[in-house]
Amino acid sequence: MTKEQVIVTAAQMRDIEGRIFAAGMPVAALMEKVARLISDRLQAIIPQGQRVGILVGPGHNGGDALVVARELHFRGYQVWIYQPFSKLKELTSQHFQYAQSLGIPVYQEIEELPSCDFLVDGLFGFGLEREITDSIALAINHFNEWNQPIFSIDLPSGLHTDTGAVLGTAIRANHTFCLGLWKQGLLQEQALEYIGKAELIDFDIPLADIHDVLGNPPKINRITKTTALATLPLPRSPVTHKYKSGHLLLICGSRRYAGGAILTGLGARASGVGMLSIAVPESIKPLLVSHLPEALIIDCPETETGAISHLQLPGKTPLSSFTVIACGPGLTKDATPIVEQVINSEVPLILDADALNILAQLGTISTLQKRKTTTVLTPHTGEFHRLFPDIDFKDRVKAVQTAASQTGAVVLLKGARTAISNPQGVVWINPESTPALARGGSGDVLSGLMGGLLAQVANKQVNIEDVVATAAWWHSQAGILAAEERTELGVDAFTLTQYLMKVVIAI
Ligand SMILES: NC(=O)C1=CN([C@@H]2O[C@H](COP(=O)(O)OP(=O)(O)OC[C@H]3O[C@@H](n4cnc5c(N)ncnc54)[C@H](OP(=O)(O)O)[C@@H]3O)[C@@H](O)[C@H]2O)[C@@H](O)CC1
Ligand SMILES: Nc1ncnc2c1ncn2[C@@H]1O[C@H](COP(=O)(O)OP(=O)(O)O)[C@@H](O)[C@H]1O
Ligand SMILES: [K+]
Repeated sequence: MTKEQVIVTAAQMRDIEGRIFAAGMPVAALMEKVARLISDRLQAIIPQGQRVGILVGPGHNGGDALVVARELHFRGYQVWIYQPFSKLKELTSQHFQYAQSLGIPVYQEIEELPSCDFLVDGLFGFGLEREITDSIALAINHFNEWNQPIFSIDLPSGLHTDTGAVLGTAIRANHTFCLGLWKQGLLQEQALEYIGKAELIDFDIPLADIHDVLGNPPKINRITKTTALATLPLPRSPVTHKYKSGHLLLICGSRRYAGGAILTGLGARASGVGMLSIAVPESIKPLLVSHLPEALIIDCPETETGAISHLQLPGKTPLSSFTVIACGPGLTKDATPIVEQVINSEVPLILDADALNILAQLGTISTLQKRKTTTVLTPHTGEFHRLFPDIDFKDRVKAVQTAASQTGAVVLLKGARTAISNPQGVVWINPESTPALARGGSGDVLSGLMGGLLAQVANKQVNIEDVVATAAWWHSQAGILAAEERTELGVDAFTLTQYLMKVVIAI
């Protein structure tokens, strides 16, 4: 486990810090250490001699900011302090007194503030629990309108540390220096527009304290490159053969949505899966063959509307000959019988898109309770609401944990910060992605990729949710790489499939 992987709530962070202080580390020494690390980062980013405004709050977030003010003052920046509070915590008050004694200008009214090139936000950190109101709220709105780059210490002031909700109002930072361990709120979608670029400032929290508070391994985790690569099926065994490298069955597409089947197939192709079979309505078989010559295309009888009516496997092939089935993209709701058929099988199963809508109609929880083997559900927000209308969605992490626990499935909730939970509540959150992926068809690519990965590792000792997390990471890294080369407008779902392999080559 690395610290990059760890996610904490405010209560857990306070508990971890409490252990460090109880073991003898002086609070003032820790503040000094943290704030110097922040100052070093600021010095590396902000050109020497520039004007920096430091926003100081009443607690230790403000204390950090005051140490930064002092450091930047001595390092040759033109610093001023905005500190509008009448009462400060003891340590913060001492730093404030010393900063004043150094002649650093201090202001209490926003009307009096001189201009500056950068702002450092040390108003509130993980101690903020209630709404910001009155003059402080007005000041925050005022600073947001300045259009100067803002660097937030720990988290943008005004965000709830756990849920990322805006408590009244919040600083819109360009850059956030998260202190020690990633706060859960920084991985919640509602916080994203406030955080800017986020980085972790590691101040040497002992792993033993993290384990004592969070457990080992912890329940809620950030996907990192290291964790993702740990389940990638590389290197391949030199003596593997195509069936040993997994046999994936995709069930997808309809006359109306033929493209969804192609995109799912191309996602699966990039996974390196040994054998790929794709069941589609018979009328679109020639199209699939032309795009995926290596795949075995299974033509199925179709309904009048062009959906698969039932699965017709060649010869007497049983469903159990497949390692994994991924079912859903482009099926339409007319494919209900085939979704029921695969749910009743004992093959590990990924359900996506229309298969999820059909599952919701069948009754999510009662239907899945019958399954004896792995199921993965990959809803976006709309599909999640249809599947789980009774689950409170305010906290996406809790929502996905509840969904997984109620169904016994691994649930991946798609979005800007995709969250994955297993039935025991072990969560992975994908911390890096790109809005370039917000395009029709990019989810189909994920289904195929995930199916191919699961098929390759199905017989190994791996946790399903770890593989699902690797698929989410790989998919979004391909989006990031494609957006870097082609802009955020240039990442259509087909193009995305072409970048999947580039992610692995770049490792
Ligand atoms: N311990 C350490 O040495 C280390 C600490 N670190 C740093 O400490 C930060 C946490 O410090 P913290 O616990 O002092 O809380 P913080 O976020 O500064 O704010 C709480 C203050 O705000 C006040 N307040 C709250 N809501 C308010 C409102 N709506 N409107 C107005 N006031 C309001 C509240 O007052 P009260 O509720 O008592 O009235 C209290 O005084 C953390 O994020 C990190 O930066 C790290 O560097 C690691 C080392
Ligand atoms: N704003 C965003 N930032 C990052 N990733 C996103 C964003 N919006 C969507 N995505 C990702 O794009 C994919 C969209 O999937 P989905 O909604 O199922 O699309 P479709 O069904 O059209 O294929 C998901 O993997 C999701 O996490
Ligand atoms: K802050």
